[in-house]
Amino acid sequence: MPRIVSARVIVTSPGRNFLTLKITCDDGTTGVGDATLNGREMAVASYLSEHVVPCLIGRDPHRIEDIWQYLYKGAYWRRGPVTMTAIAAVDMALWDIKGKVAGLPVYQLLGGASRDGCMVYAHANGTTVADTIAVAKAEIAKGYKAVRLQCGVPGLASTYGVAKPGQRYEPADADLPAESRWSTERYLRIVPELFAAAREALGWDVHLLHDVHHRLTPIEAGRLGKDLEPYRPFWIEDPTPAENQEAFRLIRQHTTTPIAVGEVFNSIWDAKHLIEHQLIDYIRATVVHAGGITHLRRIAALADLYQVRTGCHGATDLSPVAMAAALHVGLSIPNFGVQEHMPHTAETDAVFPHAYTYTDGMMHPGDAPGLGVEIDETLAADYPYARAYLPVNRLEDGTLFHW
Ligand SMILES: O=C(O)C(=O)C[C@H](O)[C@H](O)CO
Ligand SMILES: [Mg+2]
Repeated sequence: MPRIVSARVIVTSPGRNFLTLKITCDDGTTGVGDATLNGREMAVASYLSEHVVPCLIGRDPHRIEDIWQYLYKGAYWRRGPVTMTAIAAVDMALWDIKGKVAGLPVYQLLGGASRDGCMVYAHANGTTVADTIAVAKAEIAKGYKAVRLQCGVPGLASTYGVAKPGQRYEPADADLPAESRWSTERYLRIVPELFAAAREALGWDVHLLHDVHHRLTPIEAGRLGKDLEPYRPFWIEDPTPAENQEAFRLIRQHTTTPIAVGEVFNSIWDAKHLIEHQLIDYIRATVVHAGGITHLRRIAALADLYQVRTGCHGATDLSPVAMAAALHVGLSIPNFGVQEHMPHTAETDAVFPHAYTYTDGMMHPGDAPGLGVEIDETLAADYPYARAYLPVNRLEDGTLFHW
């Protein structure tokens, strides 16, 4: 029986911070798991190093479910983003090991491919409606069949999802949290304009998505959904904060625009009510923040009973390890919907050589045994950790608001 002999946390910052857990077995087999929790990375590093790693040494890496239950139930303190990200990292690494030992890509262990590839959505953002549409055209020219549109809100100095001119979009950009300002009224005026112009310019053969980023009340979200209905968005994401899940019933009463929720969820319990009451259409819980492959599959299986499909989070703060794991899950489950895709920088891709590929709007995890991603530790060491926070958001009168 193989044994785990070491587990190490590797922090690297090739343009942004990533945390990776690397598990090694006594026969030399290794597995990697993403443990990145944007803006709170070192809390997970400490949770893993101080509290999880000592419990892994000597265990049989093939007992993935048992180790998952051990870390979840055994901690007594359940759930929460730090705990569930740490468990996710272990879980991904163990699936990686199992695949390498079997000589099979992880998706084969999960039941095999249910489709040819995973449809992914690109990001198009710009300061103005015209700039955003120009970027969307360029993404469609690369083959993307689905594009998320975010544009600057006139009158606001910066807007969620919109890059500073000439830069890539990367929200965790400051040693202490930057502060932005928000106006719901201004926002609700521009988004329908953006979608009207986008349909006019881009036509109807592309899926258009939008992220509200938790900023509306339920009735405001109902209004946005209704205003966007003529343009048939694929979804509006996180229309309102999801702590009070009954709020989504109010949105549903007012609009048939599909709703996607869950990138901040970390367990099936966060999603259960929304799914069982069919208050959402897409669940965005992600492999790295929601307990790994083992737990994401459980969430997807529950969602499948209610015709809710997956639309997993995939921003750049999810490392290539998480991206690979998401694609293995996405390829295998019956109720895959779409996968977010924000390509990483060349520096990040070099630190994490991977087997997954993009062709014509679809991604495939590749057929390398395991997850098909490694970490180049020598290169990783060239990029030391640099503290970086997500911004905070205030209303125009200074009231602290949702970011
Ligand atoms: O990609 C998205 O939909 C996001 O909302 C991105 C998040 O703001 C980001 O991952 C926070 O770390
Ligand atoms: Mg989002």
